[in-house]
Amino acid sequence: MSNFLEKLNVPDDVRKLSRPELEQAAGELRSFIIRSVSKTGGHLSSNLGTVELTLALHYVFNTPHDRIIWDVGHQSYPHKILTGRREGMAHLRQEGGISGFPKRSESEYDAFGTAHSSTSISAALGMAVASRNLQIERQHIAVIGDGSMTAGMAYEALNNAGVTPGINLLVILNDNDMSISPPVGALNKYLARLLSGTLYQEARSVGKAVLGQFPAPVMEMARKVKGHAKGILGSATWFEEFGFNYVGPIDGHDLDALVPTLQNLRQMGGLQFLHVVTKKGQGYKLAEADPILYHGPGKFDPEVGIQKPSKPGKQTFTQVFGHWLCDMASQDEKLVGITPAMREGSGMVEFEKRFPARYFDVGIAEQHSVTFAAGIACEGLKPVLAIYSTFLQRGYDQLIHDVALQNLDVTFALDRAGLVGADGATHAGNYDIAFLRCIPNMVVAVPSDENEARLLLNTCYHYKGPASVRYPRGAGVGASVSDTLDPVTLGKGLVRREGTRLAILAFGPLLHAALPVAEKLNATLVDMRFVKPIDAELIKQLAASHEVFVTLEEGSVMGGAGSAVAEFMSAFGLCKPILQLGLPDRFIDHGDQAALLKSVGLDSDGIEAAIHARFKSVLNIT
Ligand SMILES: Cc1ncc(C[n+]2csc(CCOP(=O)(O)OP(=O)(O)O)c2C)c(N)n1
Ligand SMILES: CC(=O)[C@@H](O)[C@H](O)COP(=O)(O)O
Ligand SMILES: [Mg+2]
Repeated sequence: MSNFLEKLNVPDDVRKLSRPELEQAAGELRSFIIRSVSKTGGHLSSNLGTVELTLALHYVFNTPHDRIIWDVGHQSYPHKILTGRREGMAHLRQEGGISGFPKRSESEYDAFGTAHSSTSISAALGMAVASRNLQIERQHIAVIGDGSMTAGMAYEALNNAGVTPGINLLVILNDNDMSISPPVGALNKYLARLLSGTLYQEARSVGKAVLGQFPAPVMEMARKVKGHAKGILGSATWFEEFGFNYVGPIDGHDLDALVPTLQNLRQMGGLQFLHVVTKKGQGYKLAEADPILYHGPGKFDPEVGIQKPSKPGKQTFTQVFGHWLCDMASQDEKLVGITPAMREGSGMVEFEKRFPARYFDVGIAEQHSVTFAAGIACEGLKPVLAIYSTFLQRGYDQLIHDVALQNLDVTFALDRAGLVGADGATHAGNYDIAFLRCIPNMVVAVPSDENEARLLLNTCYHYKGPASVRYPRGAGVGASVSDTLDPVTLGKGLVRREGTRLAILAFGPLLHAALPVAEKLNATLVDMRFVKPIDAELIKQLAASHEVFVTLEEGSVMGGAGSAVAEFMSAFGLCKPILQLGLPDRFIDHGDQAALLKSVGLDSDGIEAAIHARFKSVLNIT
């Protein structure tokens, strides 16, 4: 790293830079990010796109007094580096290291914790209202991407803001014409029209002339000239109809456009909407050429870029799902596949290629995706909604009210169930068992390996009603996957090992961590396969022949699968001691997936230790 970037430890240092130095800082910041992310892994393309914008924001605004909220926050690395965390980047997303997202507990410059998209305008509006009521003079800035702008929540916030008097709220739309995948929807077409051809050129030059040359006090005049520009451009933009003053589009990599524009917007205050155009991956040719590949890479050599592994690794659960989806779609033409903006992450690239008319990327719109699936199911097609466990949280009411209450035939493929590792607490899928199993009509299936995932997908797909299959990020034990499309018996578990006295009921892949423990303790080990319907007969039989029970799941203990077993036993008067093992009642930060599981006692040693601690005297084990 050059000495220059080392001098920029806090935004006050940035504010002292001359304009040429600001340019130099941008170059060095970008190189630093490429080198740093190549060593740790993390989000790359989006961060390369926000280098100049971040510098300009900290240069113009008085942070941390003024509030900047980074929507999603996967583009906040330049902000982290300029706010005292340059060295922390060496341990980005690692246990004990800094988070990959803004976090209030990490820095006073992180005004709001983000990671799930499209919250920034609501949060900034809330802060702006608080500042107004507390009579604090402050600026509130929401930086939101074009992908994140596809979520309903962003419009709920604009709608509210548009009639909120006396506040300073600047919304910056960072338009790079990309989500993780190519952007979708009518909004994208609208933004493309705003930017197209002469329209963009005219707007840029008029914007620059107006906003760059006039001193702040002449802003009223600027508004008039801009009004004239609107006349040239045709009708007012959509954002103006919401009550915002729309400025732009401007080039988000041009500090000469950004700095004066932001300075003027700061002077003007009120409801401002700035449209900046950036390039995802800017300044790193490989990422510019393939921003999807470089959206969230692991470690790589920046000189050669991401390389395909020389030999294929184990198949991930996501890949198992992707193959299953194509196979089932070939057999059943009623199948349609839906993703809320996670085509790559959910393993649907091949499905889109082969079945384009049956593939729906609805944008970052989880709530809509659930009700959209409900509507499709009403008409007799068979929707499969592939969604990360953590993002289904957004669609909970839709799941209850629109799908389950009407007992509609929707299959939910829940990826990233359990701890996800580097993304941390915001993305962990720890709650789905608890929040799904309490919904009437719902099936909750928990495959223990890759082949089980296929079998349970078959089963849930054939079930006439709402059904979910949850599987974790990454690979399982490497079980070979059959090509069957046949279901297994709903609500029936599999006894994997017969033992005595102690019965271990495993819900999901932790079954494999329990195997050596069961061997050692001569315990019965069951792959329960389903949390709901639970295998009542099997539990009754085991209760008759065993003294104590252990339940095991990679989900919150509170309300989880173990609770389902305890409730069942209680309802049937089966009084057996139960040790419920799962995720504790606290948020678990980022780190290595396996290490995190170990840290909460969900590896073989931890499971054995917990059994000893609880049942040593009962079982007389040493
Ligand atoms: C509620 C929610 N759904 C999905 C995601 C996954 N996700 C993270 S970034 C992203 C794309 C965001 O696009 P945009 O806001 O344009 O930012 P860019 O990646 O282009 O910088 C998606 C879908 C998320 N973080 N939150
Ligand atoms: C920021 C965000 O929400 C996504 O980019 C997410 O980090 C992807 O996670 P996976 O790597 O598990 O697909
Ligand atoms: Mg984008």
